[in-house]
Amino acid sequence: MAAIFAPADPLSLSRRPLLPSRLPATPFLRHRRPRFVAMAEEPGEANSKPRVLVAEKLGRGGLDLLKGFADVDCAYNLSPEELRAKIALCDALIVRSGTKVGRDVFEASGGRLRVVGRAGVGIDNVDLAAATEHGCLVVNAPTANTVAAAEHGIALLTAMARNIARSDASMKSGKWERNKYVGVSLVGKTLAILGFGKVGSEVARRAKGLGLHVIAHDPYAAADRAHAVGVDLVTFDEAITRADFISLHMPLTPSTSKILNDEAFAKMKNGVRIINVARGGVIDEEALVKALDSGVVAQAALDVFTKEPPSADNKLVLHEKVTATPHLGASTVEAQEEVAIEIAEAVLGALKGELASTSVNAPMVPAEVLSELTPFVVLAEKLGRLAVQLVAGGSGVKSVKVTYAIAITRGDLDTRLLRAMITKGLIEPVSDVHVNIVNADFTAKQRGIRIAEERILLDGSPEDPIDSIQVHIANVESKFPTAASETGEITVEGRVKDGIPHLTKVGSFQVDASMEGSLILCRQVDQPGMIGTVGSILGEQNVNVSFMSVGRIAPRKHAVMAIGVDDEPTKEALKKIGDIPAIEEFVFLKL
Ligand SMILES: NC(=O)c1ccc[n+]([C@@H]2O[C@H](COP(=O)([O-])OP(=O)(O)OC[C@H]3O[C@@H](n4cnc5c(N)ncnc54)[C@H](O)[C@@H]3O)[C@@H](O)[C@H]2O)c1
Ligand SMILES: O=C(O)[C@H](O)COP(=O)(O)O
Repeated sequence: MAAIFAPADPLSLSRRPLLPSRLPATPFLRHRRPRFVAMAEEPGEANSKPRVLVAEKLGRGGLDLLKGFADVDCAYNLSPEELRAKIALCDALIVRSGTKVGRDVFEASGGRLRVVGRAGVGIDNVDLAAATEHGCLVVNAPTANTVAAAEHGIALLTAMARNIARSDASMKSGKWERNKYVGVSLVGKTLAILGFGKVGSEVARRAKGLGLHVIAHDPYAAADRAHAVGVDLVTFDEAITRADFISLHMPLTPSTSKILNDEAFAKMKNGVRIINVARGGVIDEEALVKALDSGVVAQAALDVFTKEPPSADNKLVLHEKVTATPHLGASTVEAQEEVAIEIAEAVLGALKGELASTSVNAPMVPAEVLSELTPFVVLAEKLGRLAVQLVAGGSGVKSVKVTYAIAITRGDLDTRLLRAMITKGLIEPVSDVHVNIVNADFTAKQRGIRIAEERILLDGSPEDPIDSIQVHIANVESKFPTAASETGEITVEGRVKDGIPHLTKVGSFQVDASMEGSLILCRQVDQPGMIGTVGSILGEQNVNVSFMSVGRIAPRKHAVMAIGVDDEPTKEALKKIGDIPAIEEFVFLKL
């Protein structure tokens, strides 16, 4: 029979069996946090196997692994109705990007579905919130197709430059058009890589071998990692204005959505060429059509589209200057074999109750533990989110220290959940990785971020287990130098007041700002009228100020003003604030 854990030490997830193999559906209330369910065999059920539905083609090695432990049902091209009908009989589901695993699927599973395996990186086709609400773990295979995607980027680059696809089509229609398909050379040209992560850096290595001069823009990549590959990190504007070729390798997030738009195309060299093997949404497709028509963009090579498959009359697919492939970046025999093995191992591990390092949703902590920690969990994530936004582009975050001031009576407090939330705050604004208590340490390690923790034990027995949390990021430059020490350490500190997270220190300045909405931090000469001047600029723009707080070192010297705003101020409003003579530094931060 099924047993539900209500563990005394609920954060020790690694010791807990996570998932059942063949269990009766566990009652699960929507909006309740999922709980961990242990498999306990009933007499007569000892040999029963979990059932895995493989809904898209998976490499043989992965299938063999699965079959050693589970009943495997390979059923491709299912309609949504067929998928819903089958899912109620399955413990695990494996898909690629072509199957939409929406809330309806989790609801139709009746609680039996325990793991969804995404055989690839992007999980945009899986409803993670619904998965979590239904207690279903989602795992992916984040590294196995990196090289394949990079190779496809290079294939598109070279094929586009030499008109391979169009000249092949022309020959197949019986023509011999040598003058029409004169290409362009690569050697000595500049390639700008936007997004210097796993795929971007592999593209850079290969492009250098082709004689291209490679520059990259990635606000969160470390300059020394780029230098090791012989690549200079530059600003976004420098990258797009200097480039002869631009290759996109960033995740699709709110800040990268349509990052190549009319404004960006207007800054590019006439005749630039674009390659996209990331996600269709990072390009404004209408703007690209216009740029191709006007000749600003000479050619584009696209593997991904905002809507997949694109409609039959998609202007980009039909454009004569576009080389298009149907999302083939990960589609090599080798990559699909490796992806299949990686995902099969992750799914089987989860079915056996092991901890999945590539989990992308959160197996949650029981409510009673969370209720005490919840305000600090929110504070921890916001401090991480705020600290990383203070880092100047190109610095790269490597070394983070977290200091907890804890009541001496709670000296044994388990801070792993808080560390995970700080990691989530540090990483999620700059990535499409979903960080949770299961994958936080793994994700930080994978990105070369070392997170050390220290405790300061305080006398007395206060009501709250934690007095304050400080996040220090070492060896970086800051966009807001006041936040950093002379040795290049950014420090932010927060406390929970009346259940609400507050920012209480930035660098050596004391502030008191509720961490809700967005925040403008200004360092200024401490003089009368500053609050009014900034307030009226924001008021003119109809930006509602939720609070203002000023901390200073001494009267009439320097002060740090924290201004909470409900809406994002326009660029003009921010520029006007920056232009106030007494303002020495300022930064806008989303919390
Ligand atoms: N076409 C395919 O079949 C295929 C295959 C694999 C991956 N992908 C896609 O390629 C992309 C990159 O994958 P990855 O595995 O290299 O991811 P990754 O997380 O290793 O790298 C992404 C990089 O983008 C950077 N970044 C974030 N915001 C940025 C911004 N505003 N400007 C510039 N850089 C920014 C991050 O700092 C990170 O270094 C993802 O969108 C992924 O879904 C597509
Ligand atoms: O996110 C990914 O891993 C790639 O876009 C590949 O998707 P696919 O598995 O559908 O080819």
